[in-house]
Amino acid sequence: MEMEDARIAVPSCLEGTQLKSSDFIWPESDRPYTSFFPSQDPAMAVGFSNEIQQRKDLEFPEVDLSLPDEEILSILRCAASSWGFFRVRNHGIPQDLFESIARHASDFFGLQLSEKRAISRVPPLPLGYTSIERSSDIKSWSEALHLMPGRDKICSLLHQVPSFREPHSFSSDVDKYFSLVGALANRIIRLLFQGLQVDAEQVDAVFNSIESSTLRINYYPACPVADFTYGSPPHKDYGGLAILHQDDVGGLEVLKDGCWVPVLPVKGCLIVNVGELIQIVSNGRFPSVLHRSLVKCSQSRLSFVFFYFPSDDTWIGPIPKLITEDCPAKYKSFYMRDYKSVFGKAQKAHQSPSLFFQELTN
Ligand SMILES: O=C(O)CCC(=O)C(=O)O
Ligand SMILES: [Fe+2]
Repeated sequence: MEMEDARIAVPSCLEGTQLKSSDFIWPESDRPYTSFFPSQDPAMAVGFSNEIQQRKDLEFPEVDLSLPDEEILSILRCAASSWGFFRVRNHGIPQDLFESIARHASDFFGLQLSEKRAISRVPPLPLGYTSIERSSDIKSWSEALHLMPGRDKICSLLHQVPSFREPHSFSSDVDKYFSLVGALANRIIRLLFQGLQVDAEQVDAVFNSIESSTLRINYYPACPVADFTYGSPPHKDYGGLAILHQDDVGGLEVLKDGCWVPVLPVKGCLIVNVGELIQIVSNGRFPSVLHRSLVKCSQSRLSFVFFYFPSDDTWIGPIPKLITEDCPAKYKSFYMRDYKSVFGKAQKAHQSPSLFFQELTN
């Protein structure tokens, strides 16, 4: 009886929308436990079987950032080239800052839908709220709050939500977080390229400011159809580097050698993920890798992701030193603003944006 009630009840996150839980059910062939990848994009699945496999025995790479740089370089290079994902420990960002951001974010997502809608995101600006209704064709069981650097900008956004309690404190936390996580991202990107013997100036020419970067706070409510849907379906991140903080619930998985490997939460650690731009700048040496997040039927989950984006007028392409006879240029060069316009198209076609910039050599 209890079970039936749970199925019939409308989850509170859908109240005020036209949606029912069953709207989130993916076709059988594309569900988390029956598919390799939603079928729209065979190009992304090249080289992998269509059979779902999950392995928990592969050891997810970890980098201790308190080690001397010379030791970090080879661990980082190996993790980024073979996994595209790694965990970092001793990154220097205080635990109470994560906790405070998570507490404010939970307060925000706990508000009525009508209140959160007061700050609905209007693309392309990465600022504001996207509700669980956002995706028209493919449904993801998630809500998000998108934020940009700048305390005042964040604070005036949050002020438009009348019952949100602490806009000032939340915006100063987020502002502080942007500067700490931005400095961390810069350090990791420099180390990654130092491991390929590339000078810092060449890296800084591309990744020199976090002003265009974003923070996306993802909230995944408990889901009555958890095995049939995604919090975030398989995708690659299109920025430079993504740095993710997750709570202790778990759900993130990364594709490694044709297997979905759970990225288990480890308190105090952050997860770093190579985005498509680093794949291009490194001329393919550091690949951007498919990942997805699953949801749970009895627990909600919160994660926040910093996405490093260069400014629109940044010229991007493979670093000349990484173009060799053995490894000719794999991508064309472009301005960041052109990349952004391509990304929208790529996303619609469920393709990898780097595909659009592939060098056609013959
Ligand atoms: O929340 C997660 O586990 C992953 C989120 C993610 O991949 C993204 O926001 O791009
Ligand atoms: Fe992602």
